[in-house]
Amino acid sequence: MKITIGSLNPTKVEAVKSVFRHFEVIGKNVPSNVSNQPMTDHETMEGAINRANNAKREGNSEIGIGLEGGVIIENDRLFLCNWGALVYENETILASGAKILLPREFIKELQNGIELSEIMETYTNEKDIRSKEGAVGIFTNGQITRTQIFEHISKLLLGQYEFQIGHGKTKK
Ligand SMILES: O=P(O)(O)OP(=O)(O)OP(=O)(O)OC[C@H]1O[C@@H](n2cnc3c(O)ncnc32)[C@H](O)[C@@H]1O
Ligand SMILES: [Mg+2]
Repeated sequence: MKITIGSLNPTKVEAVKSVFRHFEVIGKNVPSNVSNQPMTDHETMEGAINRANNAKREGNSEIGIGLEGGVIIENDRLFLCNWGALVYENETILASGAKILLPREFIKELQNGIELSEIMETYTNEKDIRSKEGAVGIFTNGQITRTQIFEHISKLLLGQYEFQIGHGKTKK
């Protein structure tokens, strides 16, 4: 069975490939139909759902997966958040990832429209953190990487999918 994951970011593609081992997994850049930098939990979740639907359709596959990163500002606290969506037939499965605090001095820059990926490059003086360990990898001293967050979300999606198929929620 073919799965299209709505991104070419290697952290996302590798995570889905390692969890959905028995599927044919293809990455494809598709629109998230939300801002490039989602600023709420809800917007991040919507981005994941949109990517999953766009990936399923554009990839002409049975299953579409969307993984989306974003931030949440709660008073003067800034959190990193991640969401995943898996769509098949007319069903949508959802899962979110672990959250951590980010430095509160990032809030102003994000509110001025600078993306987290850019902020992280300036902060670390390293290129393309988003495709490597990610902000989570930097701020957890490498204990948890961006790929691992997406693997965890992918397992939550796969497990729910298996549960639904196994319990005959669909005709398969
Ligand atoms: O190619 P796509 O799939 O869009 O991959 P992306 O790295 O841009 O990832 P998202 O669009 O899902 O994330 C939204 C924004 O937040 C940034 N971001 C999210 N998590 C991050 C992380 O762990 N490290 C660095 N940037 C991150 C990301 O680079 C974008 O600017
Ligand atoms: Mg992006």
